Amino acid sequence: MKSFRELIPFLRPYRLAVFMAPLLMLVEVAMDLMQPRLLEQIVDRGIAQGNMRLVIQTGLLMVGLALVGAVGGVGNTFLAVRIAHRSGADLRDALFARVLDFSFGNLDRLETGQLVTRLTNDVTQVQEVVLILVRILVRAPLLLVGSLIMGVLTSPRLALLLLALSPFILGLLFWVIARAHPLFAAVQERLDRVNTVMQENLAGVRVVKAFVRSAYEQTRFGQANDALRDQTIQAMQLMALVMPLMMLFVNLGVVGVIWFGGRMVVGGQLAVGQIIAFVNYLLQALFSLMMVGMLLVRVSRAAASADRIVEVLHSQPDIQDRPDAGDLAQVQGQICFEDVTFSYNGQAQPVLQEIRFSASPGETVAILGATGSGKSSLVHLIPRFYDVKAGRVLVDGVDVRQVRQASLRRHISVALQEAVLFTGTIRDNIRYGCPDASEEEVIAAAKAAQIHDFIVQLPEGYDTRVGQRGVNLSGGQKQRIAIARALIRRPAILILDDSTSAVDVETEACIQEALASAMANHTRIIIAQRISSVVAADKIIVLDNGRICGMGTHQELLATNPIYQEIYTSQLGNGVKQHG
Ligand SMILES: Nc1ncnc2c1ncn2[C@@H]1O[C@H](COP(=O)(O)OP(=O)(O)OP(=O)(O)O)[C@@H](O)[C@H]1O
Repeated sequence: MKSFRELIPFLRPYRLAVFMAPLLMLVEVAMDLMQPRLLEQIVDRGIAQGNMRLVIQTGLLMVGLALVGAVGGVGNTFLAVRIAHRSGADLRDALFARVLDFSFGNLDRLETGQLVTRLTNDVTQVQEVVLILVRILVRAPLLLVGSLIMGVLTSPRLALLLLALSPFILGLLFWVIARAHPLFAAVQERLDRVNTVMQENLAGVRVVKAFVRSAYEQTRFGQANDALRDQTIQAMQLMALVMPLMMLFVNLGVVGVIWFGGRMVVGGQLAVGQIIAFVNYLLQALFSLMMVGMLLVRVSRAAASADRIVEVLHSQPDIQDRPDAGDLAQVQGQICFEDVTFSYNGQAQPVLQEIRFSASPGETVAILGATGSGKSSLVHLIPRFYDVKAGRVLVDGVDVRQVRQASLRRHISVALQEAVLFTGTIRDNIRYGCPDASEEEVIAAAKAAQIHDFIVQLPEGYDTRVGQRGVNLSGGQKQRIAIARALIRRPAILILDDSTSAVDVETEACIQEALASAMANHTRIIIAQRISSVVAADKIIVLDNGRICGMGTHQELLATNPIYQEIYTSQLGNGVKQHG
């Protein structure tokens, strides 16, 4: 329930509607409460005394009151819908913004499927409960208290019956609510699992097909789906008990009233119309109790969802700007690693140790090393995707932790190892790096990335639509568009993380040449697996198991560094001979 309190601020913008809705409901309830009394009049004073005028007049009054009540009810529902759906949309926005705020570290730990459930189904649960709350939270207690008072006024002795039934009904409600919360929390977890498996499969459906693993994946999905089904059935079976049991109490109440009331009528202590009115009040009171019951069950279900929403809203990004962080205005592109040690969250073993090097504007620094040696981890520290465990990373002499992330990243372009493109045109994808870039700038970036010629021979050129995640492009084409996207910002620091791995050696050389001239005064960091990609660099850093085991030019390393020599020898004949 604490989580609900945390979500109340989302209702604040709609406080006028939140204030008006109960007033409208008050109108509906007041009208509902008058009806049985009028019915009593029709029976006892109209029908019993043969006064047809009174019957018609009272009947018309009942219709009029019902119409007024309907206006109140419809008005309340209109407001309820607006409050629930608007605050729900705001909540989704807030969650989405929070997810975008997460650091790489947060994202490593979160499953996408879980996030999807929280942003969709969990928000819907809370939204629906707000909708019901605005209607029932006001209606049910008002109707309950109103009916009890009117019931007592109609016949105090029969009202004792109601009192006797109450403990059973309340006991049932509390029992259901206590059990419902954990059951529904488990339902949401099972739903997470279904979404995670589904999301993983949709993203990797080609791998599944290539390895003929459809049957295995079907089983995996089936298990998650069955678990969701069983858990939901268990929870819903509990809910299914509520209605019939409540109805049983209602019917017992009606039978009791007719039994005792009938005897009172026979004894002349009560009129027939009073029994009818009382049964009506009894039904209204018990139905409003049932509504409260259903509401509480829904609330306890939504509380499980609210907990999960609040958990996301409250997760703090691992990496945050310091309160005193300044903006990095002009950047030359000087990078300096001072004794940097780094490990991923929760892992004792450092991935990088005692990293010391610098890169200056105009320089190309290449990082070479076996797979898993820590190359990507190293470059991720420059835009502060992760924080160092010890040492410092400086850009233009300033510790990257002392400046606002956005201002730091504005000066750094990273073409990540996996070239992720978005749906849209090729132009949109290149411009993603710099939304106000002109057509000439788009073309210049594409030319430098050696992708312009390919784009212009497409029937729709730069307007060609890129399919989801770039399905209609080859790996090398995607990589080159991603490089153009990084280049178009003309960043002070350009980082290419193995971004030409799917590009042939010749094209790669052209890209490097274009970069050297277009980005002559900028700092370029290039991660590569192939020696051919690094020979021309001003400085090559050889990484081995998270440590720098050699640094220098190609010639220097070839002469002195055994690991570099080993890599060189193993790749000989792979288009590098001419450089050797
Ligand atoms: N997000 C992560 N969380 C935990 N460990 C990670 C993460 N990313 C990488 N690692 C680990 O850190 C080590 C270095 O990985 P990194 O990706 O930096 O290597 P790399 O040299 O770039 O490899 P490759 O050439 O294959 O891309 C690896 O042992 C890897 O398992």
